Amino acid sequence: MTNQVKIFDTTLRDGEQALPASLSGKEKLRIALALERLGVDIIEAGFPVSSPGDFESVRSIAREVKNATVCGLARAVPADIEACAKALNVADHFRIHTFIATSEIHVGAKLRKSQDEVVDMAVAAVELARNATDDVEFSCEDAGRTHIDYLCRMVEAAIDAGASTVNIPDTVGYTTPTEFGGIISQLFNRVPNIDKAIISVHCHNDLGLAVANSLAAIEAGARQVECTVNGIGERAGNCSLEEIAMILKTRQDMLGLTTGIDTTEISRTSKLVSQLCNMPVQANKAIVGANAFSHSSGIHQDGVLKAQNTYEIMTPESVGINKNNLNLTSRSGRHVIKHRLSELGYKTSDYDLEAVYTAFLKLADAKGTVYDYDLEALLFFDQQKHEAAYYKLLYLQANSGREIIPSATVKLAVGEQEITRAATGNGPVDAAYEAIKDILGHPEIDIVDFTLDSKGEGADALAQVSVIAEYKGRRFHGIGLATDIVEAGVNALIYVLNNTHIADQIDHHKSQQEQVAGV
Ligand SMILES: CC(=O)SCCNC(=O)CCNC(=O)[C@H](O)C(C)(C)COP(=O)(O)OP(=O)(O)OC[C@H]1O[C@@H](n2cnc3c(N)ncnc32)[C@H](O)[C@@H]1OP(=O)(O)O
Ligand SMILES: CC(C)C(=O)C(=O)O
Repeated sequence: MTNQVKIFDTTLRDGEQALPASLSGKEKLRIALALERLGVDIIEAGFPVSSPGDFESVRSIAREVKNATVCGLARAVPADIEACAKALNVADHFRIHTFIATSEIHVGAKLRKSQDEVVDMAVAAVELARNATDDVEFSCEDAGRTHIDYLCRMVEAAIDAGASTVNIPDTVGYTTPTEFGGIISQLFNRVPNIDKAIISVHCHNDLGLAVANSLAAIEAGARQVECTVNGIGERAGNCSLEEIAMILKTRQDMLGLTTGIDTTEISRTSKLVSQLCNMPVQANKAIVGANAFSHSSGIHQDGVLKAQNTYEIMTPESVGINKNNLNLTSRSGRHVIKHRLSELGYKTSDYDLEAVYTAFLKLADAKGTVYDYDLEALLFFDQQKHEAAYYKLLYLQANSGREIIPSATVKLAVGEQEITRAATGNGPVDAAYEAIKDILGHPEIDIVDFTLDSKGEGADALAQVSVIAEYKGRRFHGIGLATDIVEAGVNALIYVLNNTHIADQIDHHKSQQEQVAGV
């Protein structure tokens, strides 16, 4: 038996069935070309009989893709198979994939046929498809819930009729890995002509077992796996391509199997599919989630800094990500702070690690993730022993209501000065921001995001405002907490202003040092 597992991608067929809006022909072609670059063996491009649009996109993919076999899906009826052949015959090499359900519930309730009639339909469909191509795949839909005797009979008949690939789908994601692996083993033991076809699997994720079931089937002898990028597909989705490909690569030591996938293409293909399909990838998704190569706790970060494989079983580069991500949070330790500061160009002699770490923990507890800029600001405070904020709120009065124009009066300490201004706005926060902009006299701060949240429960909850502002081409984040929403908003803006002030001082300090160094 070969040790090469064929990757059959059905992102454009089963994946597309689950999308909130269908993909255009151009978008499908872009994805098909990305799949070809990724190195998949077979691209299931669509279901040609289902609509003129799908027919055309299968045809254009068949025309453009050269290094993968292009495939179309067809029910076990002549019209579907003929449409498939017509859409695909522009390709150098194409596959017709025909299917019919075999489980008792599908045969009886859905198809309303006898088991014998369904075998006859399958055989006729495979034979008709063989008139158009040698490469015919047959699927026993809902094989996972099909009686094993009938499944063996159907597989044998399909191979005899000329199917070169027989696919065993767990259509509703019902089986468990031991059970599904057992079904594949039984087919190998009981179907006499089984070695004349490649056994394929197509697992759905209703119980979160699509990848585990596919792996169990591969271990039992299946040599084609049907999967989709990011695991998208009907209901809870399909076996995820990136997961099964990385399992086979990462555990080649144990499994001894290979695929044709260029795994360094995984990340960008995943992003393309997510973006075009408007299907965001959850952060903790294996391989392609935003957190898949992020380390957030001190013990892990220290380990990874000492030897990356302490907590990484594959490298980010192997899936096309530049580098891992070490998030600075209140769970981080001193090693990662030292490391990040050294990446930012600071020597250990530039700062007092204990003082910076204490201030870091306080900030991380208050705001969650600490970004590079926050860290530099902490360092600057440490270097300068700079206690007092440059901007301070001294007085705030805001008026708003149903029949009045919202207005606010703000008094700020700006360094040594105290300045008061009043303004109107769309609401009381906007009025207070206008008054502050007037005090500053530099309207180059742009608020790009303003988020209001509540901290605590019920009427005692504190308002927390988070503001992102753009200043001199950089983004600054500020948070403000108060019992009053307007005051929380003003505090968040003042937080940003103090950071921009520190940034100006850091820039000034750096340029002075460069002048001294003669750069
Ligand atoms: C498990 C899977 O993911 S299978 C793929 C699912 N994908 C899709 O269904 C998307 C594409 N489908 C379509 O565009 C449409 O459903 C079409 C064009 C295929 C058929 O549309 P319609 O003719 O209007 O039929 P409709 O979809 O309502 O019902 C399906 C019919 O096909 C029959 N059928 C279902 N599967 C098969 C099969 N594999 N072989 C033969 N007949 C089948 C059903 O019994 C039903 O027949 P009936 O009309 O005699 O009761
Ligand atoms: C057509 C078959 C392969 C299918 O999509 C399924 O059974 O889920």
